[in-house]
Parts: sequence; structure tokens; C-alpha cells
Amino acid sequence: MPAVLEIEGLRKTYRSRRRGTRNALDGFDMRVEAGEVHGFLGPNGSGKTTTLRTLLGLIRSDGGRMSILGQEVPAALPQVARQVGAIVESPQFFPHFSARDTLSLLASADEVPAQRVDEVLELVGLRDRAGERVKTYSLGMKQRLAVASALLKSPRLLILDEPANGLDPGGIREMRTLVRNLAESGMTVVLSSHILGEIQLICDSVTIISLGRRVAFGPVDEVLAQHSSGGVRVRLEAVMDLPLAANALHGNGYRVTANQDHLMVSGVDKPATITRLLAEQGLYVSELAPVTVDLESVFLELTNTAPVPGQHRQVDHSVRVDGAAPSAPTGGGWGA
Ligand SMILES: Nc1ncnc2c1ncn2[C@@H]1O[C@H](COP(=O)(O)OP(=O)(O)OP(=O)(O)O)[C@@H](O)[C@H]1O
Repeated sequence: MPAVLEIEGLRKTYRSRRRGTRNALDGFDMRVEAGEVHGFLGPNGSGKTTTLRTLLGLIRSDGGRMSILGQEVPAALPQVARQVGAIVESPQFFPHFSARDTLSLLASADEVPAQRVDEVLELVGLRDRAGERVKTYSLGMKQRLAVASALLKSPRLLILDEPANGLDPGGIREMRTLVRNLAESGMTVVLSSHILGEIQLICDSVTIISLGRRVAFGPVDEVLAQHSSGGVRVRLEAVMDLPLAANALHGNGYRVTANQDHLMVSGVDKPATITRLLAEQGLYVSELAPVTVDLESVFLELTNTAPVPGQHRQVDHSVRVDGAAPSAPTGGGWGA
């Protein structure tokens, strides 16, 4: 069975007289199977929106191939468009229209039966405010309206760029349940989000993009397992013995990072060997805990965007190709 979404070697270069030439996508690959909730992750400026806009025919690529539901796009977009619902960047609505008017207008333009408007209003939790003007809505309510508009056509593929934007914690949880229910009903969902804990909870699989290239992909647990280094946290009964323990472990080939009250040891196959080795030196372990890796730490490592105290990371994740130094990110905190 063909993938619902397939991208191979996608390239996109932006050329501007003022800002020079930048590779936003540099041979990017992505594959999403039917019925999955797929997380599309990457730092600011890494090429996510460029990918989604190219896929939806809003901008033209400079190379590579893409298909949706087995049909090559952009050529087949007129045929597949009815089966794709998307919110990419914040959609704009007429401020004086109500949510119901907005959706009714979109429904008639897309020849969607009128009763679907009430169904989607109910699904996104806007039923009780549906008659009020959009200009009176909060950010989260506008976001719900955007999701409702993407659901109108009952698409087979739903693409949501930052769907949790502006939602309160209850709204984020409702969005999670909605997305899971949609996937269970057979819809394939691609979500781009910076809320990695949410992605870890909601997604079956992920693609991580950095500098316009895929740096990790696959089922979430496999991506986590591939990047888990068998790390364990070691505490001793006597904190002052930590340097001795670090030396002993290091001398036996372990990678050790010393912290104030514990050691982090990586590359550990059998944690019991640590206890034995230290006990032989008269060092007694009070805690030996496996460290589980989460999507956030994998993301920070693969995209090289972990904050470094005292540094300000400059947010630019594309690569200049006009002779200027590549703007690959260095570690650091928030840049300007
Ligand atoms: N119209 C444009 N003209 C010139 N450069 C652009 C244009 N659109 C995007 N870029 C550049 O392409 C790179 C990728 O941008 P893109 O919007 O795809 O990133 P993103 O991963 O969606 O980021 P974010 O998480 O911040 O939304 C950035 O360096 C951006 O400045």
C-alpha cells in the first residue's frame, strides 16, 4: 500500500537580493503511513512550513518528488485536494462573521453538506459560541475554528501546523483526544508542534528536520530507543566519594559525567556491574536508576539546539549558499 504522504529529496532555495540565497530544504525526505498520527518536528527556521507549503502547492520546489495518497503532487493536487485538510500558519477569518457563517461559507464553496458545519463545531467544542463574531474570539477559539475548517471536508489526510497554539491546558488535552479519535476513525494526521511532550503522547511516529534535512524518523519508541545511550544515574551513600567512583568507572571504560550529588554513566548494558565494581572499591551505591530519554532530549541533541549557559543561540536553521558562512546553529539559549 502506498504511503499517504511521501517526500523524497525535496529542495527549496529562497533567493533574495537583500538576504542572499538560502537553502531551506536540502534533500528532505518524509514518509507517513495510513492511519498514523505523525509528528513533524524541527527548530525555528528548519524548513517545516516550507515543506508543508510546498506540499500543498502554495510554493514551488526546486527539486525532489512528493506524493499524497499515492498521487504525485503538485500535478495531482486538483484530484487530491478534496481529501486533504490543512491549517498551515494562522488562517485569517472575516472578523465580522460568526464561526457558523464562516464554516457555512467554506462548506458551500467546497460542496460540503450543511449539516457537517454543526458536526465540526461540536467536534472542536465551539457549538455554544458558534453564533458570535470571530473578532470576539480568544486565540484558542480561533485555533479551534481553524481546525473545524480543516475538518469540514472529512479529509483522509489532515495537516495541522501548531494546532495547540493558544490553547489552554484543557484545550490541549481536548485537541489530543480529538486527534486520536480522528486517527481511530481512519484519518491520517500530520502535526507540526514545538510542544514535544505533547507530540510524545499523541504521535505514533515522527520526522525530525534540521537544516532542511531529515535527521530522525520512525515510530516514537524506536526513535527514543535509538537515541537512548543506556544511561544510569548513580548516587553513593557518601557523596564525597563521588570523584573516586567516577575514576573507578572511567578506568573500566564507562563514560561518566560528574554532578554535584550524583554521577551520570552512559553505555551501561547491565547496571548490576556498576554496583559490583564500586562495591569492590569499598564504594556503596544508594541509588542506581536508569535514565529514560524523552523526545525533547533527543530533539535537542539531534538538532544541536540545547541551551548552553551564557550563550545566545541565533535562530536560523537554513544554510546560506552564496559564499557567506553557513548559519548552522551553535548551542545556546534564546537568540534575538
Ligand atoms: N518567503 C521567504 N523568503 C525567504 N526566506 C524564507 C521565506 N520563507 C521562509 N524562509 C526561510 O526559510 C527557512 C525555513 O523557514 P520555515 O518557515 O520553513 O521554517 P519552520 O521550520 O517552519 O520554522 P518555525 O518553527 O519558526 O515556524 C528560514 O531560514 C526562513 O527564514
